[in-house]
Amino acid sequence: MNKNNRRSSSTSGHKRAGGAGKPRGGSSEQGSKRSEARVERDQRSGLSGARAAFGGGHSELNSAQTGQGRKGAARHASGGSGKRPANTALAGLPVEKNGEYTAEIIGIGHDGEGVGRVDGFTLFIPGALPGERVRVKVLKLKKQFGYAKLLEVQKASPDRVGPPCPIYDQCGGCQLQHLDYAAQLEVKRQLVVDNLERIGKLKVADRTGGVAGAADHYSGDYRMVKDAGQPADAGLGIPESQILNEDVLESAEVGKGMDTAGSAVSAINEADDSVGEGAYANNTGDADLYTGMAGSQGSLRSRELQPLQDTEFVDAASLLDSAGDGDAEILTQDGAGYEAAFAGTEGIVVYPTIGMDDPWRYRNKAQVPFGEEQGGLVGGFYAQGSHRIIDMEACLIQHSNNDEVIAKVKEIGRRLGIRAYREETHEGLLRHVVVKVGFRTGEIMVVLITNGEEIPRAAEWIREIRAAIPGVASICQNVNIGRTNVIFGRTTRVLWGHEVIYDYIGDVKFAISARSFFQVNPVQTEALYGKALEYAGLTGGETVVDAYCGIGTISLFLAKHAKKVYGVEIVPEAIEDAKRNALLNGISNAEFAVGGAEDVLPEWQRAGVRPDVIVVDPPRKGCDERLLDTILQLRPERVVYVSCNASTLARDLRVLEDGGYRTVSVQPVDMFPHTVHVENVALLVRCDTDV
Ligand SMILES: C[S@@+](CC[C@H](N)C(=O)[O-])C[C@H]1O[C@@H](n2cnc3c(N)ncnc32)[C@H](O)[C@@H]1O
Repeated sequence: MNKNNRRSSSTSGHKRAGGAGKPRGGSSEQGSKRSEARVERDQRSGLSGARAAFGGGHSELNSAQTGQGRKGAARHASGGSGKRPANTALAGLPVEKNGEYTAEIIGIGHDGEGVGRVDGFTLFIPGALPGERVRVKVLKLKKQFGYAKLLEVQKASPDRVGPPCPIYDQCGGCQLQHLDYAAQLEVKRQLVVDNLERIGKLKVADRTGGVAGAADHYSGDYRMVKDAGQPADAGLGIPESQILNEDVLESAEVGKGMDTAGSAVSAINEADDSVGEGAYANNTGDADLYTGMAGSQGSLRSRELQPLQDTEFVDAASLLDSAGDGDAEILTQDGAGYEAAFAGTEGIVVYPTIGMDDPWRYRNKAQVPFGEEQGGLVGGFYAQGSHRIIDMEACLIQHSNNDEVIAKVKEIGRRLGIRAYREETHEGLLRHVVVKVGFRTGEIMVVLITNGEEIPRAAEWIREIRAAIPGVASICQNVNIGRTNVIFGRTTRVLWGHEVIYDYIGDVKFAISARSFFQVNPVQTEALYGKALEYAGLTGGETVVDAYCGIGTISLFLAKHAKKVYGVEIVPEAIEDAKRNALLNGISNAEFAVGGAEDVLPEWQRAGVRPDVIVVDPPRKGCDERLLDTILQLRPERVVYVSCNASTLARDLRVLEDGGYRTVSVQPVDMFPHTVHVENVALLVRCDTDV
């Protein structure tokens, strides 16, 4: 055992210094539970391998500079007998439960937690960042890894920042606010590179022409790390294929259709999903609307990746050595010089993540659970590990209109004596308030989700909401009388105003009803679809298939540049929206069908449809095998793969590559700043075509 790490009976308090080095308080244990749930799922599925993590070193910023860690450092210096604790719960481990240790953080895990090492033993530590040295308390141990709570940052990462959100620790909706935004973008790109290399066994372009991954970090070191010399399944002790598998499980368990993880807050809580309980934030795409409807799609699939056998690991030490070697000049965030840097090299070009100029206030939809605290109406987010609702004034990733509307609705409800729904007794009225805002149009929709048809003093409530919120164009009621965590019930009615509000993506106009899905970050959606359009390479004469089309957003975006677009989607309501939106935009060359893409594409094939381009945008579990087979039979010139899950993307790219396609490039897009999620667009071309 490292002499610096010996058990301490004292528990040091959390320290804060200007945000840097701030342990994420209450989120630590919760984060541990999330990671643990993932790992346990994986163990159930009997996989082995090593968990992917991002990591590497950072330039030194010692505890004296940050003003932190003196207490910890002192203990650190005096500690260490080299003796293994007598009561180690799991024999042979260098750490024990409730013991305090100093850990070096070598990577970031898939929930944004720090991946640390103590005497070679892996600990997952929410709130810790790569390159940091931290004092931790072990909360839970497994044979090959454990979970620990961050007590103190002794050496802070230069990328550590103070999270601006006052409720960051408790909410869980965001996971990366304590990491500088530029570094978040690096982390997300590296996530993609790691998945392509490790899961897809794909070669990522490396401007040195060396081993994939040897020099593709650009200004930081957020890459996957394994210990040199350790066998593949001894590395971090967590199966690599778990990355894939957990998502499949997640999708199945949550039963969501539009499952880009996140916004079905209640459903996610129920499923102990890893995405977090940030009610306002509910941080990624919007699963809620079709929750349950496409649940059947979430069934587990046995197609899993083989555990990796390669031994070309990147050693953490070599990463530290290679940091600051000039790569940053070439691989800049805006991609300047990128093409040139990669010219003549083999492999997939993974571009720098497209980030936001202002990565705050980007969400166009809030859905907030309501409750009562000492008789008064509260609305905010669920306290960790419970369904107790904590009142919240503001969420920094929400459009500020949404915060204001929620505050006003809350205040009016309090004044009128509206009672909140109580889960335990199934009594009370107001369950959730959902607010949607059109970024371009400024139109606002308020949806009151109630446990019952009748709203007492409804006319007064409507009048006051209208008076308080000038932009309101629609006030709706959705009735949900179920004992369920699903947010919406079946019946929606308009209390005042219009049935829909409108907004745009590019120059395509969309009608947004209380229950229709619409991307929550319209600014980045435009960037994402713009890239999909570019990758589709349309000249006006092409036939395009948009599989997993939702409400037809991508189909309609592409239709103006193609001869004909066919969209297929499993949720009938979404297809109704797609047709309505086609009419709204005068688009007559788009045709939509309800069904599983894996069933409908073969029908179209039999009917003689021969697409030049196939776009897929599947849920987190990726494409159905049968769909991939059909794509390989149809042999379109290009496949554009839009993905919210880099691990299933990598898996499916492998299948397509084996079937005669070449992945040219992948563009990560940051749709959900401050969360661990990243969206990608990949371009594949048929090997016998020239691109
Ligand atoms: C990530 S969303 C993409 C939606 C759309 N492209 C957009 O950007 O708004 C995935 C969509 O696939 C749908 N879906 C899930 N399984 C499907 C299947 N087997 N066949 C067709 N659509 C499916 C979901 O209901 C959801 O609308």
